[in-house]
Amino acid sequence: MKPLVSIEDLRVAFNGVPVLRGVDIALQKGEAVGLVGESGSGKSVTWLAALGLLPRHAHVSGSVRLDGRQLLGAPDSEFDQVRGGRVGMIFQDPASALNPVLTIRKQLCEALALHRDLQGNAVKAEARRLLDLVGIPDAGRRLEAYPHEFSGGQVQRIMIAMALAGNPDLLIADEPTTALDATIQAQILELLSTVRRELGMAMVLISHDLGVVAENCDRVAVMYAGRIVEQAPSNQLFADPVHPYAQGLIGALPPLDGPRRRLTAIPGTVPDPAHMPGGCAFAPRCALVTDACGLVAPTLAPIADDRSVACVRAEASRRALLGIAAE
Ligand SMILES: Nc1ncnc2c1ncn2[C@@H]1O[C@H](COP(=O)(O)OP(=O)(O)OP(=O)(O)O)[C@@H](O)[C@H]1O
Repeated sequence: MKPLVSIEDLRVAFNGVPVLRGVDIALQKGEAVGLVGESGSGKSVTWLAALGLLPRHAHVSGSVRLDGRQLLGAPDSEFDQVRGGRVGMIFQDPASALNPVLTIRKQLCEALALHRDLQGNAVKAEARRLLDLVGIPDAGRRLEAYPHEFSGGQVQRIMIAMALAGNPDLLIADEPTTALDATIQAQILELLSTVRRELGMAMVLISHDLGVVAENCDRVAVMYAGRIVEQAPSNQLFADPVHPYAQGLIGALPPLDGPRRRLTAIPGTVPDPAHMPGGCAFAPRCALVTDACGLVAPTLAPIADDRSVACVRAEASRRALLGIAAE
């Protein structure tokens, strides 16, 4: 099946310092993919680069295809159609994404006017339907309110409505619940999952929290120091992670019924992009490091259907999964 989005060998450098070092990731229509990894691993930059949202001084190369069409290097007018249209976006800090001096109706109607062929009363009716869809009570009246008249959770719901205004095929949710407290987080994630299923949208959920991703995504991609190091269906990654970094993240998870923690339990820190070690970037923190790890940086290699790993141990894992004895 042709993927909805296909990113290949995406590289980004700021002032000559590489922060994405060849990212490969693809999404099928309707699929939810989680992108996890420690702060600074390049999760946000991947999608900002894909959508042409990085500052001009960023050096970007590789390939980003939406339905087969190359986006990298496309004119701004094409990105304007894609962003807020075929691709909706939600960010961590929703309050800063809304204009404080405009009513919600005005902002929703602007988004609708840009991306939908609706006229007159149909625009307002659609704005109201969207507010209803995201669970804002008394939507008709609340359309006339300003952002500060809503709670943090409601503002995030409004941001979801804005992201849905263009009838997107893909929703990119970058840490959409980090700024919210735990109960509200759960409600927003549930809302995202419900609308995604109802509308048949694909979703990228960027998160520090593996638990959140496991519950809400079909597939998980684990990022480390500007590369995807393992990607697999969520249940397989959780049951049997192969990359030592993924093993560390999953080992650090609290029990299912315990409180959520952020990912801090792997000793050491993500290397500074300006001083990347030769060979595998995770080697200095890896409990299973071998001499071979310092020689070449492993690339993402398939180990099973829909599973791939960037580690010198990948071939041994592939054989183990296939039940082939080691040579
Ligand atoms: N505009 C920029 N100019 C220079 N460096 C940047 C810029 N934006 C991001 N970076 C750097 O790129 C790297 C990846 O950042 P990115 O925001 O993608 O990480 P992340 O995995 O999303 O982290 P977090 O979970 O903290 O959001 C970091 O080293 C960051 O400092």
